[in-house]
Amino acid sequence: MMTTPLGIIAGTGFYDLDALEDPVVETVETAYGEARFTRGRWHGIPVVFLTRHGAGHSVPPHLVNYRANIRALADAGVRDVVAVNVTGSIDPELEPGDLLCLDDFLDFTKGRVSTFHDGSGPEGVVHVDVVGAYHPELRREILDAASVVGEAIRDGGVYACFEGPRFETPAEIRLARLAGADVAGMTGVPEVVLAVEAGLRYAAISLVVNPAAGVGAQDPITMDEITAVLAASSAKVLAILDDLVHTRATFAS
Ligand SMILES: CSC[C@H]1O[C@H](OP(=O)(O)O)[C@H](O)[C@@H]1O
Ligand code: HPA
Repeated sequence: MMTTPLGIIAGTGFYDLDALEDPVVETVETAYGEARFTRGRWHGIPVVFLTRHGAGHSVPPHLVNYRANIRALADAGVRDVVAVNVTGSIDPELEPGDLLCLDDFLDFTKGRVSTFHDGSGPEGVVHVDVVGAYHPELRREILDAASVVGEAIRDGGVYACFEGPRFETPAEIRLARLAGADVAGMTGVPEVVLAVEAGLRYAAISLVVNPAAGVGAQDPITMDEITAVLAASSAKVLAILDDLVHTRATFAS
């Protein structure tokens, strides 16, 4: 049985997938520029793993070539993408280490190229519907996998994407909260939008690594704090991915 590779996009704190068997790094040229990913097998099924900030986390969130990354995955035969985004919590009920399976987003970015559709293609002007951009069936797979491995994950969450690379002001976070955001990040958009435009099924796990600006204690957000939460909690995300892939492998065989 032919299985299309599962795409995994991860960012801060997730630079290697040790579980990948026979990993091969590929640098590919797309119509939008270069992208780099690692092909391998996980539980026997093909996986394409892409670190969105590039080798050694060298690309800041506002300069990630989101179009090249998504185009490269689509060109590599990927049809389903599970993304990981680390975030600051806006909902005061959330704590560092908490997980959410996102179901909507707010776009506070500026200055990013956010679409493949510039009107020059044969389809002319295109307006893509992004209701359900986080694919319901793929979300279900994440939630089921979390349940199997016993990791708590909130079913749903609104991701507010800011331009970065600076963290937000407390006022920006209050605005996002008023608009219904649960978590803040810098990379989820336009990644999810481009995935939809490219016809990919996309879902995202958000790992909270700090309270967003002005939420809770007024301490500055530090990389030390974020690194400590990642060290304590990234295994939860990997366990969910492992079960999701294992379940797919079981059904593929
Ligand atoms: C290290 S804090 C800011 C950084 O972390 C998030 O990364 P990612 O979305 O790639 O998981 C955030 O968006 C920023 O890029
Ligand atoms: O507080 C934050 N804001 C935006 N992006 C983030 N990524 C991790 N924490 C944060």
